[in-house]
Amino acid sequence: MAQVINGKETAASVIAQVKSTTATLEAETGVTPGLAVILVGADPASQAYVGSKSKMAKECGFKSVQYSLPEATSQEELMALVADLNADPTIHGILVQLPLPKHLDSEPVIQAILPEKDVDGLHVVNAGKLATGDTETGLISCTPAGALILVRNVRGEDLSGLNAVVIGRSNLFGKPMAQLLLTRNATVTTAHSRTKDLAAVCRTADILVAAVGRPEMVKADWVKPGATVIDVGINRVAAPEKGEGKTKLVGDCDYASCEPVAGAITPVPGGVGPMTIAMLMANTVIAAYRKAGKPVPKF
Ligand SMILES: Nc1nc(=O)c2c([nH]1)NC[C@@H]1CN(c3ccc(C(=O)N[C@@H](CCC(=O)O)C(=O)O)cc3)C=[N+]21
Repeated sequence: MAQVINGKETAASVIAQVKSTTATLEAETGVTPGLAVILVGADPASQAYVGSKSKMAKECGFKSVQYSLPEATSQEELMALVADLNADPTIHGILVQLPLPKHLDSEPVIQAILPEKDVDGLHVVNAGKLATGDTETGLISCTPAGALILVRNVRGEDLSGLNAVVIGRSNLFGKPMAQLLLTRNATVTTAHSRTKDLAAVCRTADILVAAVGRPEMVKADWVKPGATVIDVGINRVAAPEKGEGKTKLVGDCDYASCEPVAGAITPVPGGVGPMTIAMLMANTVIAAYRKAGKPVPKF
């Protein structure tokens, strides 16, 4: 029986700290953290995520602005909005929801965001700081930052002597996750679709982080007994057992089979997902404190 890692509860405690640090900043400087979230197109899942980000920002006491742009938005229009928000002193964080519609190129848009407002941690300046071991002066991508807090709650601050395997090598998650684990002295392997004998590599992991985007791919025999399993996947799949046409969310790990083998495991939903939103709020507060020249809170 694994310890079930409660991401919802940990996210709630991060949010409580965001609220109190927001109130302190306002009282001391009159500054309210401002978050702008940009959504292009009408993908229902993206609309739901963006809606919950904006709602949480309001709950935290932020100035929260949401731009829902039509599918037909041009690259120039999107770049112009980013430029406006860069210049807006009431906005401390800018998030462009990904993926963008196919006719738009996300890379120039992300790189146009001022690094100090890049609360997604995707700008090369922020990615580069993390890659060179600077976890203090930049902004760290929300999902890996949240996943690391869950790892820390189980394994402590120092991961010396532990093997960590991250499945997935994206700039949004796999790479920054591997780098964060390295800063904590874990021995890190980044595995991916071209890795030979992925199951055997995963079985070496004391900390196994799955971000492959394939529903329930990680099976019990991939898990070292007692391992900490962090499931980053969020896949909506058919759930005929719930009735015709019903769906459910599952992770990249086969939870039912992995749970008895693991020492600790994140559920989906209720694991890494809520931490992602909480760390977006934390990054926005951090950006606002820096802009105000105040020592930043630690999350
Ligand atoms: N620029 C950018 N930054 C992102 O951080 C980003 C993005 N684009 N595009 C899409 C993904 C997805 N994402 C999620 C955030 C929270 C939950 C979350 O809270 N999930 C809940 C349940 C959600 C539900 O019930 O549908 C959970 O896992 O418990 C999920 C997914 C952020 N993303």
